[in-house]
Amino acid sequence: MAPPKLAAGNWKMNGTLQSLAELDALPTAPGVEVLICPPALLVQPMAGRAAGRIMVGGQDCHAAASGAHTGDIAAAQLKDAGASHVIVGHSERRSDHGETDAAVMAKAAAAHQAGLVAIICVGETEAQRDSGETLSVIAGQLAASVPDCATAANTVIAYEPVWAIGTGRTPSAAQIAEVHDAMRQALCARFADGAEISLLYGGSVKPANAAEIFAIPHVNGALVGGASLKAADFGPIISALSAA
Ligand SMILES: O=C[C@H](O)COP(=O)(O)O
Repeated sequence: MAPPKLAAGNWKMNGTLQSLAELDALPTAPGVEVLICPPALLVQPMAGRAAGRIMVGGQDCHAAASGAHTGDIAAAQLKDAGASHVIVGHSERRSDHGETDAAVMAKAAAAHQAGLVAIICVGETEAQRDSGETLSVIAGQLAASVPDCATAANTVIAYEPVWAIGTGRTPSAAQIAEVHDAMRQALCARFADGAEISLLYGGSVKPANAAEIFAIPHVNGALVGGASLKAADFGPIISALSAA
């Protein structure tokens, strides 16, 4: 079975209750799962408003099921609020909060335990790309961030080059293809259903470049930041994925 096509929006620390109006204007398209990961406070109202048309996810979860972790959110609480997915290991979490591969793996396992799909993010810095380390960095992050309990049903991998996030710069199609091909090979070598795990590209995906990116082998969708905030931008990206 081919991996599902997923158009995932990450609102990051943007949006208020008023922003939920964007959902009403957001089209869906045949063969594409649409997911938005808003700030945690908006998960429950968004899930109510999306009414099953659009899936809703968290942007992070704690590795523990519950307990004394002030300010954190458990995967089961996201699930309780109506989330189906949670992003873990986004580069902004890794850099802003010092999250290690081991921490990301524990969070992904917690997400699975709670019945959420974990979107596990990997990606090289510009310095790592410039020094030719991209493939080894990605291989290392996959090995150390993806738990053994991962399956195609509970895991999505997002390749997000750190230098492409929010910069308007994207890797060439050949560079994206090289990484996605390597990720697919690594997942197939480790997991029985590795060929069916959705692989997303993220980093400055826009309506103007979406079709080219979705034509790349083993790109099964996108994790979209800035362009997911407005239906006028995210809608054409969803359509491009449907047409790919
Ligand atoms: O999670 C989304 C990514 O960090 C991409 O963000 P961006 O589309 O604003 O570059």
